[in-house]
Amino acid sequence: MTAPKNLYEKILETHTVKRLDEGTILLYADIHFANEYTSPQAFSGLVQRGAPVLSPDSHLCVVDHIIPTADVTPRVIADPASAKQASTMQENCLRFGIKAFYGPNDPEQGIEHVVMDEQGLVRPGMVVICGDSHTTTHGALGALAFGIGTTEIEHILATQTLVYRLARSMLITISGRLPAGASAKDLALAVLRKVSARGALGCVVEYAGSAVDSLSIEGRMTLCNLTVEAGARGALIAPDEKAEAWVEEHAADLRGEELERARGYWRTLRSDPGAHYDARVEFDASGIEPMVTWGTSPDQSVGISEAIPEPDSFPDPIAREAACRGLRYQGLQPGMKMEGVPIQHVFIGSCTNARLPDLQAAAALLKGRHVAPGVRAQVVPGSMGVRREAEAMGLDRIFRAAGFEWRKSGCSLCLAMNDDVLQPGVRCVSTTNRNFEGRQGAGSRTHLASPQMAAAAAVAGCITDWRKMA
Ligand SMILES: CC(C)[C@H](C(=O)O)[C@@H](O)C(=O)O
Ligand code: SF4
Repeated sequence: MTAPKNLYEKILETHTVKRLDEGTILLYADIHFANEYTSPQAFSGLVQRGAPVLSPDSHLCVVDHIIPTADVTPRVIADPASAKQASTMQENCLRFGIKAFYGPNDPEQGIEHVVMDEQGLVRPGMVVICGDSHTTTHGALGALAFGIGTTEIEHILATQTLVYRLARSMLITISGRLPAGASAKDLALAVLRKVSARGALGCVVEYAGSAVDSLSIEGRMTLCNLTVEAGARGALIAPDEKAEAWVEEHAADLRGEELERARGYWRTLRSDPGAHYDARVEFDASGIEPMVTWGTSPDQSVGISEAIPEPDSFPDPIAREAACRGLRYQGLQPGMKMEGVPIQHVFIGSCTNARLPDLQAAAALLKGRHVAPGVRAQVVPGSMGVRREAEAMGLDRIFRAAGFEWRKSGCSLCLAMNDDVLQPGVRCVSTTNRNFEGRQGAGSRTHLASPQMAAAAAVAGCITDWRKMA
């Protein structure tokens, strides 16, 4: 009898090339993808050493972080440093024989974490690597996916492996049913509030339970995307029929006998009864309402009907200090509600919440309504593929008629590395994952929420409970 294993251990087992010492292994990566921002030094490292890319077909490169998202064709990157990053990536792909390059004007361009799954490249049981922290997103399909640093990117390119420090395992069981009006984003923010921004440090988190089962794949992606904000080194959800169907729809090359074999394997990808975890957290989804962040860390959020907590209510002195600082930066007071706080900007976008169902949810609320005077509202689809699908459904017309800007794909205002930058003091409801000081521009104020909450705030001109408009 072999000991029961959890899903993380099962994936590690099939990808361990060699054990290096007690806590470190050489890990094989099935697929690696790169953005123009974190990969250049890794490629130059290879050039300097005269080393090739071992397996050029196992990499995908996409320009997303610095690209302008204005709705113009062709897209031209005016900023010389950014233009250089994009052209360098293209040159590196040509030099090293990487065929999968999605540049600024490629019809499949998009945010790397949206493009990867859309292209059918992520499959259950894979090890998926990228030089970007939100790679945890792909755990939604049952892949062990995580972000790495630049030197590690070089190692992956050269060897298709990684020196990997083993993580602790954490099981978060989310029971109950998510109430009507609460989305995967609200669930993710509520879990993050409970676990805290450092609560999953060094852990690969596996999600299980009825509330997770009932999420769509896109909803699971939102949840896994935000898991890194708890310090996690990975997020995992065991693949079920929904995940199978999703992968089959997107992975055009997987058909016939090969698909049958893959399915047989995917069905083994669940934790054995009695498997060990280093930590366990229980969570009930049934009390969750639409959430919004009040501070400058993604775990500082409240339900829309709740009051902002008193910093003194946090037992941990670091959390208390962070709360004071967050409130000061955001210009908010403890005890007040977020409902009614005036806003000047709304951003619907990012690898957290810019897939088709996110845009559909926002558009459903915006139909027949208009953005409030004084509010600038932008929607940036997660990929050009998502944009095309949304246009085929007429969503662009709804957004435009409501006074939203309908834009091209990229990270955009999620981190303000392109020309979308907020002015100091501008308050924004954003469907993204980070509300750090200055994240959307120096002195700007970010409040994380769901696409429905963002759309409702645009219409009301202030943070509001979208359920009242549904
Ligand atoms: C630029 C990149 C290194 C960064 C990340 O790793 O997540 C970015 O995508 C972000 O969301 O802050
Ligand atoms: S959309 Fe935002 S969170 Fe996602 S990869 Fe881009 S910058 Fe990072």
